[in-house]
Amino acid sequence: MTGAKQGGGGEEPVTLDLLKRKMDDFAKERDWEKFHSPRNLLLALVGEVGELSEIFQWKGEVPKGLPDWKEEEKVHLGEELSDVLLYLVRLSDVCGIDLHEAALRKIELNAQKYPVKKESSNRYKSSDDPSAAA
Ligand SMILES: Nc1ccn([C@H]2C[C@H](O)[C@@H](COP(=O)(O)OP(=O)(O)OP(=O)(O)O)O2)c(=O)n1
Repeated sequence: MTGAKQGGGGEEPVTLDLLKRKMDDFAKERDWEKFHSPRNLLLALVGEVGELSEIFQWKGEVPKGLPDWKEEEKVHLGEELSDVLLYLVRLSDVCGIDLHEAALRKIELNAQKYPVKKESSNRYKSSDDPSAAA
């Protein structure tokens, strides 16, 4: 999310803050701020998650890197992933949540909740849970 990649042909690195500002500009330029309420954005986000899910629907499990997918399918996947990300960034913004700070804090909390050391009290053990394998 941060670092080397550049956004939209400009010089600025792609960051959550850049996406936030671009979404804000997008809404302002169209006078769409009135539509970008928390509830509307949440519903739009869920809708885009549905569109993302449709891409994988009925395919069964697919290998990482999607080696057998056509280029156009990967482009479509990138578009739907982006819609989810953009609505998430916008929703966080209109809710006054600093997503950068919140996400880093959550990663820290996750690490505390699931220490690297083996835990016999892991509540989420299942055959799909890598922490159950150890
Ligand atoms: N009121 C709106 C409408 C759209 N968008 C932006 C955010 C998303 O990135 C994208 C969503 O556009 P569409 O609703 O047209 O959805 P798709 O691009 O998925 O098109 P379709 O549903 O036709 O596949 O546009 C937005 O910010 N606010």
